[in-house]
Amino acid sequence: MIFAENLTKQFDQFVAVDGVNLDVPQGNVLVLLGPNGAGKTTTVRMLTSILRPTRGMARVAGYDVVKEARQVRSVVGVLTEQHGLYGRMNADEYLDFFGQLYGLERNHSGRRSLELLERFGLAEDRKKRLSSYSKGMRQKLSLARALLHQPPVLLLDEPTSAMDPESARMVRDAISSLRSADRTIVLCTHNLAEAEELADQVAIIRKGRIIRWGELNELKQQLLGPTQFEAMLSRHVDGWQGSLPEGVSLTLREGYRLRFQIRDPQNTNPALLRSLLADQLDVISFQEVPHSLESAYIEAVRLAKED
Ligand SMILES: Nc1ncnc2c1ncn2[C@@H]1O[C@H](COP(=O)(O)OP(=O)(O)OP(=O)(O)O)[C@@H](O)[C@H]1O
Repeated sequence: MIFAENLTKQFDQFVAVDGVNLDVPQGNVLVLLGPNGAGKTTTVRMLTSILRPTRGMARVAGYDVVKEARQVRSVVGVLTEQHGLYGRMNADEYLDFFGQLYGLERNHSGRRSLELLERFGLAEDRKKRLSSYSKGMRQKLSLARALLHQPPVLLLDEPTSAMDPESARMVRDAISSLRSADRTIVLCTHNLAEAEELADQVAIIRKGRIIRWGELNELKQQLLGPTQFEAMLSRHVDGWQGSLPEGVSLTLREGYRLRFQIRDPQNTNPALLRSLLADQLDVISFQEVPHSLESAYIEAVRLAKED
């Protein structure tokens, strides 16, 4: 649904995006992560035909972002950092204006606008001038605008950055339900918990280049190694030296806890539990210790700096 090959943007001598390749299938959420100035917004702008690439190509829903810019704009909903809001308008007028721009039938556009304003908690304020809106309110209205024409592709640049926790939750829930409705979404965020909740794929971009890209759990494994499991036992394990099945290594022995790195948990965990029991260690609990995306991200950036 979103495809880019060698996508590059140069501003004078400075290469902001450097040979980016992307392939996001329909219904997937790709989260773009990266330090400030890494090239995320510039990438999104090229994908929405706002900026013309210096080199390379991209297609969105089958349309070329350079040669078919008009079609691209009709199939994407965009939320970028600088949303131009028209201060003298109110929310109704603003969405009506965009409804006309998208060629929506007036009644349909009105119903859809009200539905979106209600969804994002703006219905009560819809007659107020936009100049009186807070940053978060503006952001929610921009998101309503991006969703107005029910586009199959959404490109969202930091959609929850200015929002209070309740509004951010509302927006995340909206993104989740859009994903289940088969929308394809590219999301830039610095909020790693948000990325973890919403991403199917993650691309980490640094200095204009994608340094890592993959399905969320694969990427974590790649960067942090196999998943760890922790056993809580009924007695102290200091000094315990039991034998472990093949493919298991002990990574922590402390108090009542043992932690293991396990190459093939599916097949090895039953043998591991049997061997603990054989050593008279009664297991109170045994569970996976999830890798966090934050640790994976920090590791990816650390490795890239080392290179
Ligand atoms: N119009 C422009 N002219 C010159 N340089 C630009 C322009 N737009 C962006 N840049 C530069 O390109 C680089 C990438 O910027 P971009 O906004 O894409 O980063 P980003 O990853 O979105 O950062 P952030 O996380 O801070 O939003 C930055 O160094 C920025 O200064």
